Amino acid sequence: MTLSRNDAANVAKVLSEALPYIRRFAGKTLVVKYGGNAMESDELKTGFARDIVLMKAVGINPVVVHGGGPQIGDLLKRLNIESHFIDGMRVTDSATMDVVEMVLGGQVNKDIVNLINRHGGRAIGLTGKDAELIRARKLTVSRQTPEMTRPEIIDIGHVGEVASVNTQLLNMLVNSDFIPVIAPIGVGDDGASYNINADLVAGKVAEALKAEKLLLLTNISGLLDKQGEVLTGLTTEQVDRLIEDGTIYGGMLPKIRCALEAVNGGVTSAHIIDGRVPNAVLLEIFTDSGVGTLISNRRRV
Ligand SMILES: Nc1ncnc2c1ncn2[C@@H]1O[C@H](COP(=O)(O)OP(=O)(O)O)[C@@H](O)[C@H]1O
Ligand SMILES: CC(=O)N[C@@H](CCC(=O)OP(=O)(O)O)C(=O)O
Repeated sequence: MTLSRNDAANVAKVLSEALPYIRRFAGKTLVVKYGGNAMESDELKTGFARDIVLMKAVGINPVVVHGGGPQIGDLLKRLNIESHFIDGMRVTDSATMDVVEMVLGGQVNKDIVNLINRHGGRAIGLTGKDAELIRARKLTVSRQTPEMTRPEIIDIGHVGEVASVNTQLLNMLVNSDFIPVIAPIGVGDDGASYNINADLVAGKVAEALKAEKLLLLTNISGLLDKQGEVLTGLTTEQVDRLIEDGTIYGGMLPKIRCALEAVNGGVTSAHIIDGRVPNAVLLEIFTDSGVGTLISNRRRV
């Protein structure tokens, strides 16, 4: 690389402005959830990979958890398998589970690992089955309408929730300068595979590692109110009200729930940010205001 005097001056300026943030986060763990909707273009994926590599290079420890909902949807469509969602969770029968495992553990995981490595990082791809990284149990979903005397239990198939996270493995990798890239597949006591919403995995991994930040990259500018304005700094009670009145629905439900749980479980802050913005991760870390919706355990939540 040849650097002109101008380039060198710009690099020096940017680095000196970034220094206070680098010092603040050096040695800390940041869990970044990369949603399938934020992987739309090669440009976005490349920007993401560069951000992750840069973070590691300046001494911050990223742990990536990825989704891949749209990519699973594409293959299911090609195979003529229908799928639908309840409260943001894909109803997962055995055939769907096979596809989920192939797409997340194969295609999407290796794509991200490869990109990070091509940009100079040392990424290692894992599913929850590797060294039993994510132990899972079946997720039960219940629903109650005012007419019902008791809640009805809905069976959504091979969908799991996180029972435990193997932090020993993650700490070993992080301390050896690897960047773990985790596909949200869990393993049950009997060795069965579970499809887990990637937001839930990211939240639990962040909690287990006592991460400084949980960044949830999605395809929207943050949590929006009914008028489309970005909401930030919400209390648990305010979030409950927004769920009740239907402002928060679908894929935003697991996202906001896991963000709240993570901060209540010891993560300093969780951020729902727009993964369609190039270099969203660096923008979030290296600015005071940040981008998107902030949920913090300081005072309000
Ligand atoms: N109040 C809300 N604010 C913003 N997005 C919301 C809200 N309620 C529901 N959503 C939906 O949640 C989606 C984000 O969830 P999801 O599609 O699962 O993202 P990802 O694939 O990144 O996890 C948004 O694109 C939007 O359609
Ligand atoms: C149970 C459940 O819904 N699992 C998700 C796992 C992938 C995911 O969460 O991907 P995104 O983050 O891109 O939405 C699914 O099958 O789509």
